[in-house]
Amino acid sequence: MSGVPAARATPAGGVAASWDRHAKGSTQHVRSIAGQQPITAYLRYRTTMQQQMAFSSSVRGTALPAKPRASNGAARARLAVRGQSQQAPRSVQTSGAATAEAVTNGIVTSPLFRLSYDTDNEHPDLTRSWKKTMKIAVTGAAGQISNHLLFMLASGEVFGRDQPVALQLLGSERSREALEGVAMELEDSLYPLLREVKLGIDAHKVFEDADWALLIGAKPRGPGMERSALLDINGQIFQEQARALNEVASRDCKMLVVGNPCNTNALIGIHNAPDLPARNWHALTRLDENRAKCQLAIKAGKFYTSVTNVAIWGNHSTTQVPDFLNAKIGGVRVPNVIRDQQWLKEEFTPKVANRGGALIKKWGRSSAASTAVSIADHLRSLYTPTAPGDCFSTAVYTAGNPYGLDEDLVFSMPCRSNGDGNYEVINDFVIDDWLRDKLQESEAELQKERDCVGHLIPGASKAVCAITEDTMLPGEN
Ligand SMILES: NC(=O)c1ccc[n+]([C@@H]2O[C@H](COP(=O)([O-])OP(=O)(O)OC[C@H]3O[C@@H](n4cnc5c(N)ncnc54)[C@H](O)[C@@H]3O)[C@@H](O)[C@H]2O)c1
Repeated sequence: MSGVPAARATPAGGVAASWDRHAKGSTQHVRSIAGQQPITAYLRYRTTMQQQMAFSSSVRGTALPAKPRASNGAARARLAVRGQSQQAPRSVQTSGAATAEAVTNGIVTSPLFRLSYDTDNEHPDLTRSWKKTMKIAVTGAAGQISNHLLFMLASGEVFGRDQPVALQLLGSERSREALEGVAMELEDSLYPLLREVKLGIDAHKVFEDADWALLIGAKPRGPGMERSALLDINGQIFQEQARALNEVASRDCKMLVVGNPCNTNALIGIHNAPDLPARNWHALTRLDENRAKCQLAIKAGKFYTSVTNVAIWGNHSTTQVPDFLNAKIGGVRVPNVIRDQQWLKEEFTPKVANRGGALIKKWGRSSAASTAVSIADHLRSLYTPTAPGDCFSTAVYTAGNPYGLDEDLVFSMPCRSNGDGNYEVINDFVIDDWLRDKLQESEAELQKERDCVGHLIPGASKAVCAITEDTMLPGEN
């Protein structure tokens, strides 16, 4: 008996129930297929749709029927189905629904474990209010940021305690083993809201029907690598992933690009996913917003909760513009609270923009936990009505923007949401001469980045890369 002692998630209106996966003497088996080297692995909480909607506070585990192991020949045959005839895993289950489904999908699946939920003794109270399962694809899932983020997503603290989630994790060839390790940790965390975990290295499989794609995976810049080379290498990753999303994701899939250079990667994504709404693409600048709030709070001697309406404008690079002009502390405009203009212009602004680099110097690696927190903040901001007079920052497509910016960029701007997952750009932020100059600097940088990746944008003219200066990206090492 190793039942889950207490529910991690208590849906609104539900009961704080004790969870037991071992009712009526049946035993929950955790089936671990040791030594396996799957090409694509699925870790799957197997429930019917009905069960998903009515997951019980008294979940019972049922023993899985014994399943014969495949011979290597059979495994190779299935690998051939998906065009990969070599490197068969040493053991793959051959019978039962999962195998049938795997063959149907052309994927070799090798479940690390499966749960069967017996619904006979259900307590519908707990799950009656649960929403339809949200499918969240995450790339770079074995990386530092994901190592924090995935657990926040699974716990319900991001999308709510009534929002079951399926995690569809994309790794790179190199991180395949590590990805399985991540899945094992997710298994061991026993999150009731986590309904399914799917692992793979093929974006076309992993992104299937995704409602959200959190695109974190990217190559870090190696020693001596030019910024333009990074734009090209990572741009190719995002071109490929955008094409895959365009083909297989939900038609209203929303994308958040974290992998750097995130603004231009998102622009590449927009142009390579013509069937998905361009406005659904975001690039993460929420970490920069949080950093700006922190600095303003410290300077004013107030707690950060009194700092509102802080926008980050532009690129997620050192040309970013943390906006102190429109920001407020205790409802009062920052320049009327912090009267030191020199500090605001010459210290605050570069301090925020260089925070990532400063952190790397201290910590020896780039920000991961605070980035994951900011991704969670970003997502929550889209599902919570924005308070009047407040905003959140996200880099979005500039088509039709109210500030006269180049209309084919991904540029961070102040936004608000009514809580339905969408946003609108706030159109009445005050822009003075100083701020206008700064916005233009960041705009010019993004235009140059776009020129560098012309070869990755359908219909664009040939790439001409004129980036000479190095605006180190916060968080980049
Ligand atoms: N926008 C922001 O605010 C912000 C902040 C911090 C970091 N970042 C960026 O986020 C990215 C990830 O950071 P991290 O610290 O998690 O890095 P990491 O190196 O720890 O993890 C990246 C993971 O991505 C994987 N990967 C590489 N190419 C992939 C591909 N094509 N498909 C799927 N996975 C792939 C790698 O194997 C690795 O596991 C970096 O580009 C970093 O610069 C952005």
